[in-house]
Amino acid sequence: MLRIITQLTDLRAELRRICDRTDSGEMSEQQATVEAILRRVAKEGDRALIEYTAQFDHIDLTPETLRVKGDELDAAYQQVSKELLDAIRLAKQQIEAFHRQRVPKSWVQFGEDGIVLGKRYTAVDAAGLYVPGGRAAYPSTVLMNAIPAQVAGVQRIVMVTPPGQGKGINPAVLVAAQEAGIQEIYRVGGAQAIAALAYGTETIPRVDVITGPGNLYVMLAKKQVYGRVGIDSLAGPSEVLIIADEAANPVHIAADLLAQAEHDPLAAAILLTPSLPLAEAVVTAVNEQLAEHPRRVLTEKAIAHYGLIGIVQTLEQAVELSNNFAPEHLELEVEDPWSLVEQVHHAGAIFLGYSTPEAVGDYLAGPNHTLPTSGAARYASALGVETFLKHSSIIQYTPAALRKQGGAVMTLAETEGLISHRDSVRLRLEP
Ligand SMILES: NC(=O)c1ccc[n+]([C@@H]2O[C@H](COP(=O)([O-])OP(=O)(O)OC[C@H]3O[C@@H](n4cnc5c(N)ncnc54)[C@H](O)[C@@H]3O)[C@@H](O)[C@H]2O)c1
Ligand SMILES: N[C@H](CO)Cc1c[nH]c[nH+]1
Ligand SMILES: [Zn+2]
Repeated sequence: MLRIITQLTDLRAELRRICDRTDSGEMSEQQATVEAILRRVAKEGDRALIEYTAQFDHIDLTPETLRVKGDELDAAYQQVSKELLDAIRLAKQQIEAFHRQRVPKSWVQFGEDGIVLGKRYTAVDAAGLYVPGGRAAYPSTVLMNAIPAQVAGVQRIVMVTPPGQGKGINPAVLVAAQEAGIQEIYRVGGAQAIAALAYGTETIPRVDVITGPGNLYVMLAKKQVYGRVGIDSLAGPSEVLIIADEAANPVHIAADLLAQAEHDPLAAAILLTPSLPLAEAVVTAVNEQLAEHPRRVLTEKAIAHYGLIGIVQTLEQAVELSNNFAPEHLELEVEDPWSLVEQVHHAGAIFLGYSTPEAVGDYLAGPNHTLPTSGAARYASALGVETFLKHSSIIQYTPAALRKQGGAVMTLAETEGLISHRDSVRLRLEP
């Protein structure tokens, strides 16, 4: 049941508990499971992958069946409707157009005395894309991962996704992969897939960066392998925080709350509003929509544990609470959303106005749907082309420039007691 909280202190405490839900002592068991999975895959490679897939996904694999073969990829096209293929192609086109805008470009600048400074951007050699597939199939996530990697110019792009319980990988996922130019696909999910990408196995060569969202196990695994590989962000169980005024439509708000809750029992769905009548109408609408929901049990769990409606004094107070939460998705369901945007400091994506359901961002508006969760939006951003790029600084000094600035370098080097640093300048300045 969706609770209404009217006391500000209670509301702050509940928001903190929900924000920290994947990072609290309660998750120490899952943390230990993930550590053990990572250790075993690093040591035993394919054998561990196969055993974990049997244990968690109930599918028997062999080293030969880990990789999806060409005939399975071809067959996938026969299993999707034209309508779905058209939707995938529209999404691809719009996501690509968005991600091609403002791609970081290498640059140099020429300063005094002939000094040249700049940045040279290069792509990682190999990227591993995680596409979730436990409770739902995510062709949209294939596009959201693969397109920025392609735009960045990554040479080797690998996709991993759970094997699908009984029915195989969803054909829409395989079609989306081919539409995005991905051919190297392995049927393995969860923490074991992240381990394979980070450490490499006999069948799956390691990568340099791992991207993509996933459940708690995937998120904890990405956190633990960070350093050995790069990651995009901690994009875990989904969340939405909606700020709504009294004119917002309670039926639409209920649907948007449930649209996050249906992803995972750990998903968060929060409404902040100054209007008690709206809050009560949303509770009624949530109950009505839940009664018809095919994933009712899972969705109810999320709503009961990580759902709430907070009654606030003003919309500005709602924004302040939202900034503390740093939600993955923030919806501004208010008359004049642009008047609030300036005050928003932390959110993965911001959806403005009554006719912008978060689902348009999930599928095809263009911006990436892989977004930081559990407060990570305080310091992290959406997956993007830059996730697959790094830059090298460019520095060139002329003899004249070294003569002019060398003294200061030597002074700093001596202060640090680093005599060879000093001499590397001094020896160049000697006649
Ligand atoms: N933040 C984002 O950008 C974003 C985007 C899309 C989806 N998501 C999230 O992705 C997640 C998708 O989750 P999912 O479960 O459907 O698919 P998933 O692929 O993330 O996880 C499924 C895998 O989890 C592993 N697993 C399941 N139970 C386990 C256990 N008890 N012990 C060890 N491993 C276990 C299994 O190996 C399974 O293959 C949801 O939380 C959703 O909210 C987030
Ligand atoms: N809402 C998810 C991000 O938290 C993305 C998604 C994909 N498909 C449906 N939804
Ligand atoms: Zn969604």
